[in-house]
Amino acid sequence: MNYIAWLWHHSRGIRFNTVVRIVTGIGQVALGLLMVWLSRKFIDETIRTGTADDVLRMVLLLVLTVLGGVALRQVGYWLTTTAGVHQSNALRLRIFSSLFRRQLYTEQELHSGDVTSRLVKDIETISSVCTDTIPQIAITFIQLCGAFLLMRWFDARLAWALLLLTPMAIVFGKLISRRLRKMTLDIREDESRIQMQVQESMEHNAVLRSLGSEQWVTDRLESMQQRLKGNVMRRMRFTVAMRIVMGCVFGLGYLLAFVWGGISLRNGTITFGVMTSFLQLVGMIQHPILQLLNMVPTVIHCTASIDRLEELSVQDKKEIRDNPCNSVPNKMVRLDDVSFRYANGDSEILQHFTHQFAPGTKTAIMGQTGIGKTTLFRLILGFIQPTSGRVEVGGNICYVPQGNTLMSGTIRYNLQLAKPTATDDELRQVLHTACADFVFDLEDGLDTELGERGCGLSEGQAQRIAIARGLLHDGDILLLDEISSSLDESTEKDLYHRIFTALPQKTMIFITHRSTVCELCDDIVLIENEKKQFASHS
Ligand SMILES: Nc1ncnc2c1ncn2[C@@H]1O[C@H](COP(=O)(O)OP(=O)(O)OP(=O)(O)O)[C@@H](O)[C@H]1O
Repeated sequence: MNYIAWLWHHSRGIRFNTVVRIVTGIGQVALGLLMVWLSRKFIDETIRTGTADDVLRMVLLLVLTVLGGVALRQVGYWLTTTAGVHQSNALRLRIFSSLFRRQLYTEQELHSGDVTSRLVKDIETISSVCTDTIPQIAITFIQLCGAFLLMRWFDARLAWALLLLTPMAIVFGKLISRRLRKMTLDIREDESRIQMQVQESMEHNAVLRSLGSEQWVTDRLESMQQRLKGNVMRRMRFTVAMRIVMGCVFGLGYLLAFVWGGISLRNGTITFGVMTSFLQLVGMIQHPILQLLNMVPTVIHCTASIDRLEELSVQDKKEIRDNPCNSVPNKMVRLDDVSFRYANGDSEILQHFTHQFAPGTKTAIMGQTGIGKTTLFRLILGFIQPTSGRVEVGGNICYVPQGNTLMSGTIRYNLQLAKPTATDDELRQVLHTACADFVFDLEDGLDTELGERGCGLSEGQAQRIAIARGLLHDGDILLLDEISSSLDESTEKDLYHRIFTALPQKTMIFITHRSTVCELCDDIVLIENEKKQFASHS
């Protein structure tokens, strides 16, 4: 993986900002060096031989230099923050939208907790490297060169001696990078696991309580956290050891410069002003080298994060089948000799399945549990591709899955997901068709706020709103998966009667275990057990 090319490609929106940030940083470096030069001049010349006016002018210059440094630092902070939020927003948006295009139900299916962790932690790491570390590396390098040149002007031998620390630091950085990268990947994986555990436990909180497994799950989380702590401590020990080694090298470097300066001062080869500037410059050379070294782990964390984000984007390249297709008449669905096996499955779920769902017809799909009814829907939706055979769909499809699929937000928001421009009248009409008129008896009606998964409603109520949402969609073909499982018999009858009367023109395919809907359908497709073929009864 070419990380530099990746970062270059993904930093389009912040390149100008980065250049300005580097120029600001160079300004800061220039002011720092000016300060060194002015200090020497102040101590060696102005204090000794200058007039009161000269001293005042010099003090003013020093104050302006300090203030200039402060102002440039704030500009740098402003630029970094702006670029940071821009960069993480852009990355998050790209990955988020790619999640809707990725292939579903494959071997590489990721846990939503893991995806969340990548969208938060990894994007944060990458954008901090793009907007802070990279400009900082450029500025630090320039500071190193500037300080070295000025130091050479004072004392060439010492300047070279101090600069020798740079290749040492590079070799050292290279040596540690592989180990550090592995440790970082382990930590990221632990963080993802924790995120998955917390997310899933929150989602199934009631079930876990009813099973009495709160303690067991909490202990499991604790052991995951212990593992994370162990890995963080391991990385910390490694980093501390690395810093101790470098700290000793740099401390000795400083002492060397200090003693060297003292001896030169005693011998009268340098002045007090040169000695002061000298020590400032030693700091200005050592500090950037140390900073560059400290940036090594950050850059390594960033490469690990790029790999993790790329895992999400790889799936992005496999586009799902385009719907609709033109080879069949509008509103028709045709499956021709379709066989399918899941990537991680050992047997074929469907074998040579052939059927034609004629435009405007209503069909019930039946068959024992686990036989492949939902898989058939996934094939029609284009979420999965047949191992052999063809699936052709003439029109837009809307899918109403089984279970509670409402989201947090108002009822209006949940309905408008299917048609953002829907008027209140349209909403009222579909809610009536879906036997969900109860919404208008709620205090806030359509603006009633729902919790996660429609919390605040009964299962049957949530199911009817989900059905209304499906009916609102302007798709020509409706796939409805056990939509009446939570309804009583009379509401169920009423529901199907209203749907069939209100939308006679739509092609509808129902997965069902109940006879109520079968009696109303034009066709029944039975997926049979042994050969996994089908039988059709009109
Ligand atoms: N993502 C998946 N990966 C691998 N196998 C899967 C996957 N989803 C479903 N299966 C398997 O495919 C088979 C058919 O599942 P499917 O959900 O289509 O059955 P179904 O007829 O809709 O069942 P039910 O009536 O219980 O909803 C099952 O044996 C199931 O284990």
